[in-house]
Amino acid sequence: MMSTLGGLQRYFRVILLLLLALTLLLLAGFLHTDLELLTPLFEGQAEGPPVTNIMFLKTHKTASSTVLNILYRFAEIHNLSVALPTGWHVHLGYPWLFLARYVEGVGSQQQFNIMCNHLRFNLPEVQKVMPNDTFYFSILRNPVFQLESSFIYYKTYAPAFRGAPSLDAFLASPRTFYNDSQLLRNVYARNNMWFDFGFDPNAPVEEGYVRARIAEVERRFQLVLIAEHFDESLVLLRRRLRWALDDVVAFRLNSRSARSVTRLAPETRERARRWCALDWRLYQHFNRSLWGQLRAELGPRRLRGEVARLRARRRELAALCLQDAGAPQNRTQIHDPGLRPYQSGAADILGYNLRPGLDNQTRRVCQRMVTPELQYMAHLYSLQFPEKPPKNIPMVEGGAY
Ligand SMILES: Nc1ncnc2c1ncn2[C@@H]1O[C@H](COP(=O)(O)OS(=O)(=O)O)[C@@H](OP(=O)(O)O)[C@H]1O
Repeated sequence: MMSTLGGLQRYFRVILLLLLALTLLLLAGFLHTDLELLTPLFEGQAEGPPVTNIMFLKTHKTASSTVLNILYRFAEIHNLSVALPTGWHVHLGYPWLFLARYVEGVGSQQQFNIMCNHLRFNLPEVQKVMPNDTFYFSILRNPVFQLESSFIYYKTYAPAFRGAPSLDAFLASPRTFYNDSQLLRNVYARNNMWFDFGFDPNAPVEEGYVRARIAEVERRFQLVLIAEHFDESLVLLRRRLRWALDDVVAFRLNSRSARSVTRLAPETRERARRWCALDWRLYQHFNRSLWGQLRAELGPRRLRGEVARLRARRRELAALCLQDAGAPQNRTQIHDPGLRPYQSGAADILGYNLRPGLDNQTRRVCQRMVTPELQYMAHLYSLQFPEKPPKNIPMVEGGAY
């Protein structure tokens, strides 16, 4: 009798479990839940400790400050050394080709974990500062939008832009405004990303030359992110670096107000692609290559799931950290001077207000995510070189810390 009862109980338990599983499956279907989200993230990802030796080639007007924020945060939290510019400098010698002596402390501390400030790439000198097992990566943006952003940002700095009433006018007749002999100030006006990789922005677009330079980039850089597919890029970056999700969640930094963005006519876009033909080739190549890697390593369903997770976490952190419903604000609307980003040219560069009343630990997490590049650099500099005078950056007010 007892054994029959026990058997019946086991039978009902199995039925109950089956029913539960079936209900969950039906619910997932009903709520359109992507089951990818329920599978462990990065299943099958290469095992190993997180990558901590990293060189990021910070190109201009390509979402690179958002990437830099990710790297600065990681460096600070894990107590890693950053190859920072010496003294009062804010760049690693840009627009000159990079030299190891542009890095603070390079004599006493031979090598660094992370290098990510603006520089013009020069491999032999970078190798003097970075360890052999360094992970190299960079970011590119569609040159049409990169140039449009650059035009506003460097409007008063680059002679080629200063004389042009608009980007339409500049691109209708670039040679009227652009002079090779003023290259060091005009690097922002033509093939700026090509220049940042260490190449000649005025070189003729010959097939053999272009292919050889792209192959060079491919040999050295394990990954090239694409600003237009920023979240997909971050998913791949996180996978390669074996980092936690929160390490790569970031808010959009250094963006312009709608007032400072110009919509370009189709013929202007086409002219921009021709004027920056070397950047256009670079961008097209690495855009294709990013999608090839995403397809090969993740596939569309898993990629969707991982992008969804990243975005959900970003929304969560925005709700926790940011005032004004997470919307970026004009400089004059930012209460804490340490959170006001550097302004340049004819652009309003936006930043964020933190929600008041955050506890100390949360505030620290949030503050790291919205601290503009220059203030964060000054903070890391003081942490790394407490014996040196603090980095005094006159173009920004106050310090966030
Ligand atoms: N997450 C994300 N996705 C896409 N685009 C983004 C992102 N973060 C920043 N941005 C845009 O990048 C532009 C700023 O680029 P940088 O930070 O590289 O500028 S800088 O060279 O360091 O001054 C700037 O572009 P514009 O607004 O067109 O000027 C930012 O809006």
